[in-house]
Amino acid sequence: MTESATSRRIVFLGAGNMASAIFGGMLKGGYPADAILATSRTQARRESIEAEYGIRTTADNGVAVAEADVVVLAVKPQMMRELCESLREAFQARRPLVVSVAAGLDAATLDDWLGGGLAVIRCMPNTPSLVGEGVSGLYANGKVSDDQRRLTTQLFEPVGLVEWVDDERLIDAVTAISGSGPAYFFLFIESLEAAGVDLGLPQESARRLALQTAFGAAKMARQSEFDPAELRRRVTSPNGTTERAIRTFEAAGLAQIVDDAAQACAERARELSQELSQAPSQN
Ligand SMILES: NC(=O)C1=CN([C@@H]2O[C@H](COP(=O)(O)OP(=O)(O)OC[C@H]3O[C@@H](n4cnc5c(N)ncnc54)[C@H](OP(=O)(O)O)[C@@H]3O)[C@@H](O)[C@H]2O)C=CC1
Ligand SMILES: O=C(O)[C@@H]1CCC=N1
Repeated sequence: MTESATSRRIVFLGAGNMASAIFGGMLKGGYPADAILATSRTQARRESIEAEYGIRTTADNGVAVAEADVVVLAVKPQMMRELCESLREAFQARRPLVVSVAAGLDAATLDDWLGGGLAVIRCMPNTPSLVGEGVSGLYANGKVSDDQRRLTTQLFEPVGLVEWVDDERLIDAVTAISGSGPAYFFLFIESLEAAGVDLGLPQESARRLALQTAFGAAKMARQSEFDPAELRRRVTSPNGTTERAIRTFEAAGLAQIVDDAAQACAERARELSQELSQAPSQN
């Protein structure tokens, strides 16, 4: 990371699963702990964050915004309106770069809740950011400068792949593939482990086999000059064992199931956007 990126003070409003995966990954990538501040309403959570990550924490969102160059909005989408509207003055006084990781909340709605006229980036990250293997899909509104885009790329690159989209609607597609995607792969690993147990393997052994196979296949697919379909064919001997398994997946309509799941996920993101932008203000 360049010196200009590491000198920026970055504040996370909300320090839950996603925020801690991002700042945990940033710290592993060399971002200085004293330049990161995270907020949480719960004292026990603040203490555990400080102990585990060595960053500063506070319960006071307004004080946090007042020192921020970049504010990452990382509370649940349903809590975002109340949070943003309560911090309008602080945002308008400081005018930091806003990066929202909330699913389904569009940049214009967030900007409106924050008082308007702000540089807002929507980011759809995923939790493997914690181990530096995340994906962050990013969209910038018209107020974001080229420098702010570069800075955001520099902030998120240490936690994984950074992919900018020019059409904000594509953030819902990013959500369906990589934002929620880790859960799909965890589900597959869980199912493979259970199948191993059914076939007589001890549970711990079945888990090790399933995990290492998922990791090995992903690593190989990423490094290989061949596409995943070719790598699959190279495992699948004619009239061999894999062919029977693949036929079973195909007969059950796996590709259609995956497509249906991704469509349902994107649809839920669009629904959230409608629900949350039309809900009456609580202030
Ligand atoms: N989990 C994931 O894989 C992904 C999540 N996201 C997005 O990330 C966002 C956060 O999700 P996730 O991390 O899973 O949720 P969590 O519930 O784990 O984290 C949200 C945190 O926000 C804190 N919080 C709530 N209200 C406030 C407040 N007023 N001030 C300060 N902190 C507050 C809560 O802590 P406390 O109660 O202590 O204040 C809580 O720990 C969501 O918008 C989600 O759409 C995006 C991509 C992937
Ligand atoms: O399930 C959710 O709503 C969040 C957004 C993407 C991943 N987790």
